[in-house]
Amino acid sequence: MPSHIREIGPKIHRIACIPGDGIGVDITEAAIQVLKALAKATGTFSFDFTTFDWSSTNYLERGWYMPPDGLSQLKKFDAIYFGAVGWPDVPDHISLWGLILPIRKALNQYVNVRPTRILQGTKSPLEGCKREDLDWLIIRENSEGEYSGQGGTSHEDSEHTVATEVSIFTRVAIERIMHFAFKAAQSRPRKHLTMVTKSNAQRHGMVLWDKIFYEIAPSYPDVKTEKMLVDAMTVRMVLNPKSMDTIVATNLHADILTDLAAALSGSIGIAPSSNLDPTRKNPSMFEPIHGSAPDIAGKGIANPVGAFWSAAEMVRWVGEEKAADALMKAVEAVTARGVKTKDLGGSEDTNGVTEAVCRELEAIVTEGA
Ligand SMILES: NC(=O)c1ccc[n+]([C@@H]2O[C@H](COP(=O)([O-])OP(=O)(O)OC[C@H]3O[C@@H](n4cnc5c(N)ncnc54)[C@H](O)[C@@H]3O)[C@@H](O)[C@H]2O)c1
Ligand SMILES: O=C(O)C[C@@H](O)C(=O)O
Ligand SMILES: [K+]
Ligand SMILES: [Mn+2]
Repeated sequence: MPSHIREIGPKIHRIACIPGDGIGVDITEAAIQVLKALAKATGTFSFDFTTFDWSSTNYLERGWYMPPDGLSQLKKFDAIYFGAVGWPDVPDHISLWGLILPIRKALNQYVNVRPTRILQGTKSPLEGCKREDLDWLIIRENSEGEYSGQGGTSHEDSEHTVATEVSIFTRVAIERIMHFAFKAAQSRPRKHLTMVTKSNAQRHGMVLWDKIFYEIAPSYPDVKTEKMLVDAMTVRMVLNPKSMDTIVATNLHADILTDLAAALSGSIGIAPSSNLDPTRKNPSMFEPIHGSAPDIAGKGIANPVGAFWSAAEMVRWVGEEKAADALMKAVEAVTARGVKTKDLGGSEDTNGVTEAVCRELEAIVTEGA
């Protein structure tokens, strides 16, 4: 067959997988297993997975996390699935800046979308908090701010050591994250956007955030807006979760708020994230929000639900909406039956939950066909 003629058949989605470290490896394996089951059950598309062994263990041996052409290798894929990076043998700033942050930055993944809700059959640690009381979409600025990487250390190892960590906020990056957040809020039934900063104490960059938020708001007249200071936001998330819907915050604030949000929805083990390049010029990257969890790594007990939810978001991003819905339906059917890991109060292990989701998928897809 001439090379320019494509074979007719199910659509193939090319996925780069970077399991990384600790439970990143367990949950990526679980996600691949579930994605293969999803493709098999639907029969209308398939995945072509390529796994990259970029990790802290290999960094200690090789002296690099990614090879020099690592980023250009990733650009050839339709999407990237990421586990977690970081291990006690390597300083955390080396691992983060060696792998995950360069990918987010170089592939222009300037939005990090982090939904939170209480899944069926699970509960919030907040007394009296019903499932419908906590349903948030947190939009994290993913390219700059407190994660600009600028700064330095002088007079190291002396009593006069000086270190700077410079936050950078640009109009371009603030405008694009605000437009994304307003559109996200607009797409949800409540159409409510809360913008979080600390513009009382931080009087330049955060003030620019506030200013641009109010400049852009009139373009989305159907979205109700409000502004919160990040310290007060933590109180409101705990005491009045029902009062919020879509939330937009800077890189660091949203990083912290999303761990809190995950805990309030039941466990950090269920929370997904999508690192998006909304222009679609580069592949986007999908990963649970949690890290490598050295305390439970190697035990086979990590909760794979955040990994499955992230995988569902990836499936949606590559255009398979129905399959994404089926995957989430399967995950919630399994949690609803009480098939859960210990962090959610259950007694299953990673493998038990994964197999239950695979079995459920077949039933759901056959039913829906
Ligand atoms: N995007 C990433 O790759 C990413 C994200 C967060 C942390 N990290 C790195 O991971 C390492 C460990 O960080 P940490 O301990 O601060 O955060 P962590 O998210 O790895 O773990 C925090 C706590 O949550 C628990 N936990 C996390 N995921 C779980 C799951 N799926 N199921 C059950 N329990 C789970 C852990 O056991 C631990 O007690 C560090 O090196 C850090 O830099 C990487
Ligand atoms: O700070 C980060 O972005 C790393 C990690 O905590 C995350 O949430 O992905
Ligand atoms: K992760
Ligand atoms: Mn985090």
